[in-house]
Amino acid sequence: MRNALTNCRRVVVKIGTSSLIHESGRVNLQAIDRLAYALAAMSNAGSEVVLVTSGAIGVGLAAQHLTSRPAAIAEQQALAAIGQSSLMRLYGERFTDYGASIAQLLLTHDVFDYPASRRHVLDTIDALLARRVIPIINENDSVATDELDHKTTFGDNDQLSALVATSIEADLLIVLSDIEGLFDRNPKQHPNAALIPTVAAPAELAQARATGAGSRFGTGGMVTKLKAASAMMAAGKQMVLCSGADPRIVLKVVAGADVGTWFGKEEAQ
Ligand SMILES: Nc1ncnc2c1ncn2[C@@H]1O[C@H](COP(=O)(O)OP(=O)(O)O)[C@@H](O)[C@H]1O
Ligand SMILES: N[C@@H](CCC(=O)OP(=O)(O)O)C(=O)O
Repeated sequence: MRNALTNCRRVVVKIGTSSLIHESGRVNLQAIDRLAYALAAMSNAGSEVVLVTSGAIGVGLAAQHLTSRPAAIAEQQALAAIGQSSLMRLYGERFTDYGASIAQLLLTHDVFDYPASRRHVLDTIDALLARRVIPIINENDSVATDELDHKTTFGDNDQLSALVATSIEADLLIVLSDIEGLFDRNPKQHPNAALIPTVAAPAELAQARATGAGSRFGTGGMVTKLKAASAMMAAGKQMVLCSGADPRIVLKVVAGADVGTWFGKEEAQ
């Protein structure tokens, strides 16, 4: 039982592409439905909930019946623009089913570099949360140019989620991935890898031999998730990394259940 997780008031949940898109490339409607249910339930129970979602390019690929990312940046940006609106429509339908209101914010990292734009975004999020609206955030892929020096990926939402979480002083960041948590080695390459249930100090992060992307649609792999964990721990906050196979797991996380990997200063009890 992780008691420190049961008192979290402000929670950011990040879901990766691989949890939202089936291996076949089709949209995982059950995952979107269960995520909407869980976040609406948390909001109703009094938590302030923010969702950082990937999936715009994945949904765009599905909408255009493509099976792999085009190499051209403009093509990827076009797919993100196509997919983002479809993704929000899906979220809109499902969150409405559960009586929750949502809002969209598309951010770039530079928004946080300038005090005025940073303040405006943070004030907007505060105002939304005060209205019990769930902000849904993604990187603004169609205008993000600072991280497009590589050919196949955009900037990663793992670090964006940590930036948002630390900026709004969230108590907890939950990262939903295609893996059960942090292992001592990449389980996709090492079947005997062992799950690390607790990371209580940033120095322990070095134990895990984390590598980059492990799935067809994911981008950042474990490296960016550990950077997010470091940022949360440095801010004195908690992060849980767990499987997004059933996003209702977030309800277990905030109930203090021993699922995934918990990054936090206090010892589990
Ligand atoms: N030490 C490790 N522990 C767990 N997963 C690891 C580790 N090192 C590398 N990985 C890889 O990171 C992947 C998760 O990142 P990613 O594919 O970007 O997922 P997502 O789309 O959920 O963000 C895992 O599927 C796994 O293959
Ligand atoms: N902003 C991009 C996703 C970027 C990203 O970090 O993806 P992932 O590693 O699946 O969380 C999109 O919506 O397609």
